[in-house]
Amino acid sequence: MNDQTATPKNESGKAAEEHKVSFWAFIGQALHLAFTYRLLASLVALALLVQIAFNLLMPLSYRYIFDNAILNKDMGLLAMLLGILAVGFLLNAGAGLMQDYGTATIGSRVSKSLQEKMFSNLQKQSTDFFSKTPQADIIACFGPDVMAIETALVRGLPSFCMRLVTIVTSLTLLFVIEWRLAMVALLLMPMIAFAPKPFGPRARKFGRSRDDLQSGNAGMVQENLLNHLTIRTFNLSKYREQQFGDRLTRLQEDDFKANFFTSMIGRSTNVAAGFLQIGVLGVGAVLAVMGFLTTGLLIAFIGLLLNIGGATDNLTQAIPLLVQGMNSYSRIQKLLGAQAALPDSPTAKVLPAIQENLKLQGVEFAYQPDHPILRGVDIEIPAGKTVAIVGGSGSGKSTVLSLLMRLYDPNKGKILLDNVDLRDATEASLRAQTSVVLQNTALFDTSIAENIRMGRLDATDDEIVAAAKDAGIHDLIETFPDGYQSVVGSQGGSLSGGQRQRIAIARALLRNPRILFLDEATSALDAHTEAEIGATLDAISADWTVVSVTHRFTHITNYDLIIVMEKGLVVESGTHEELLAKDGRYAMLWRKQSGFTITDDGKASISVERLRGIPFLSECSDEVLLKLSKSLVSESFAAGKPVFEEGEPGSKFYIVARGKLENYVKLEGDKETPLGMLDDGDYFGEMALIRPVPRTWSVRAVVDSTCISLDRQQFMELMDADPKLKEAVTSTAYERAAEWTQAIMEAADA
Ligand SMILES: Nc1ncnc2c1ncn2[C@@H]1O[C@H](COP(=O)(O)OP(=O)(O)OP(=O)(O)O)[C@@H](O)[C@H]1O
Repeated sequence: MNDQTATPKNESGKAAEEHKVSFWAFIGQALHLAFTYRLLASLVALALLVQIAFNLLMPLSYRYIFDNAILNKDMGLLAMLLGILAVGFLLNAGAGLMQDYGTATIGSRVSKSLQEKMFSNLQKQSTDFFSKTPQADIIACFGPDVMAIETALVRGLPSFCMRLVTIVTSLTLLFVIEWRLAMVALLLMPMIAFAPKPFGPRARKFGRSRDDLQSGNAGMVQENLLNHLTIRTFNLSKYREQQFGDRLTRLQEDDFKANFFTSMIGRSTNVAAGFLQIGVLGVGAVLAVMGFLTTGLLIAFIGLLLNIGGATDNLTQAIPLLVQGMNSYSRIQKLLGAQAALPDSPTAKVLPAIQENLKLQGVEFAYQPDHPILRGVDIEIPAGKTVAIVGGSGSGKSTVLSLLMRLYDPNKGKILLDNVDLRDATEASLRAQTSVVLQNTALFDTSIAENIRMGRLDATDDEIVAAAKDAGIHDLIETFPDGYQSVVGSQGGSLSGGQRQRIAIARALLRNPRILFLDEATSALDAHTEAEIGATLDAISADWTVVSVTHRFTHITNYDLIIVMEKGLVVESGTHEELLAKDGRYAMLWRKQSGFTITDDGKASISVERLRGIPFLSECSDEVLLKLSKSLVSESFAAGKPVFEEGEPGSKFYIVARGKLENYVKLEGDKETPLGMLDDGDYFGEMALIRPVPRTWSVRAVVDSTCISLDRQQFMELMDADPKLKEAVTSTAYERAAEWTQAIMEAADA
């Protein structure tokens, strides 16, 4: 099971929904966030009021300074007015300090609280959420988005509120001191409101698109880091650079437009404010000349008007910060609004430790409507027994395991632990008695000791060492310079696959689970390591209930029960011997996997008897098959490496000795369309044995794989020795070519 890809179809992990927030709704939300810290927010509000009052006091004082103090040469009045201004100034400075302190504290607290909430909600999400939400988007929420909201709260919101109130109060005062001039100002005022109108929506549109592109680019960088080996070995550097370059070009365009239109909001408002001031000044000067206004009144009026101009200017600087905060808030809300996967029901009870069994009862399940995956499955896993689930690729084995681990709930039927429906149990009580080892375990970028401790957080150092010993990794850890404190690197990259898997097993063991789930836990490892780890698991899990999903049968021959699945149904079950005796699907798969030998250095060979199991070789004499087996060559393919690619001239036939490979074709340009999986015992490419036609599909290793190959040249010689062989291989090759063509056509239709 790949824990990145599962997608629940039921209530678990509803995909996060887009939360679009309008500008004014965001202002409301931002005020709400700020007033979570009531005292601090009230202090900031008070500080803003003091500053607004001072800003009004200044221009109003001009009237009295000019008309009363200066014109009447009244030094006493002048001193008093200047004194009041000085006190006001000090209060204003103190209020500014208080505002800075308050907003900085609120900003940092809101940022911390948002990150805590997002992180906590992330822990509850389903695999569906993680497979559908780009990682870079999630990471951006914790970085630039939180920063943008903090900036909006610390700088944008206070400035916006203060300037807005300043504009309204200044306007009111304009009416009080000279209504005729105020009417002129009011008539011109709509210009300020309408001037930025054409630019706002565009600034938002391109801003959002720029942010999306930016987080997409971050995702691509992240992907490059993870896949740097594939990029280098496949010589994809130029291709990736070009892809990134294209994205940057789009980003550059949208970035330019976002910045330009955002600036235009401010610029157009300023230009309109300038017109307003010139208009009012002109009319005011005429009124003053005509004797309708005193000079002091006109100066006070212009002071207030400049106040409005300055406030408008500041407002236009605050708006982009708020717009940015608003976009970020939408993304953060999307993350916060994502529904937790399968929350405990209010009546959920604590599961006691398993005594009897774990059961699937009439289980039906689909990831997507109309695509049933499990179609009525009944399985009983007795407590303390070892149970393997096997079957063809895509038969639903990992899905069964996911349901047993309650990563999803069934659409129909029940999963019961000692007859308690998992839906009626608390998640914690299920997790407490289960442990899991997956095919590719990602480790945390911390010490080996901490990685093992994740199995049980209160484990002592001695218990960690004991678990490592049981997992057969202790001696190796001791050879590292920092021993258990050695840091494993991102995703455990400084360790081999086998070492990582052993650490994952130590982690699982530390939990001392009653139930151990294994999902292809060892199949990505080389044969030698797989055998060793398999033996370790057998030895240590004797008292546990073990459920192992595997496609390799050699390690499950001693299991208490083997369940065989096909197309979402259980088709057979029993012990290894019982199933072989039945000579059904299991026996067929067993024969397919048998007859291969893999040496410690990874070289594969195949027995003559096994070669005879390949239909077109079934009629060959022992002598021909012996010759054939000697002509075969062992070839290894690292995970991700191609065996051959569509269009290449075919020259070899392959038998998979060990591993997993995928077939695909490229349809509609470069889009890869999967055709199927190949694993131990499967064979492919027989057309290449009879003629050098180009390959019609590609094959690539999914995990490190070993194949046995046969070259056409050598096969020709054998065919000369046995004419029946040529006939058999030709008819098989054409039959299978027809099957593949059909598969490709179906894939194209799909
Ligand atoms: N998250 C998902 N969303 C949609 N379909 C899925 C998802 N996970 C698995 N499937 C589909 O469900 C089917 C069963 O998958 P599952 O992984 O259970 O099979 P499997 O028997 O374990 O196969 P394999 O041996 O290849 O791992 C497959 O067709 C697969 O494509």
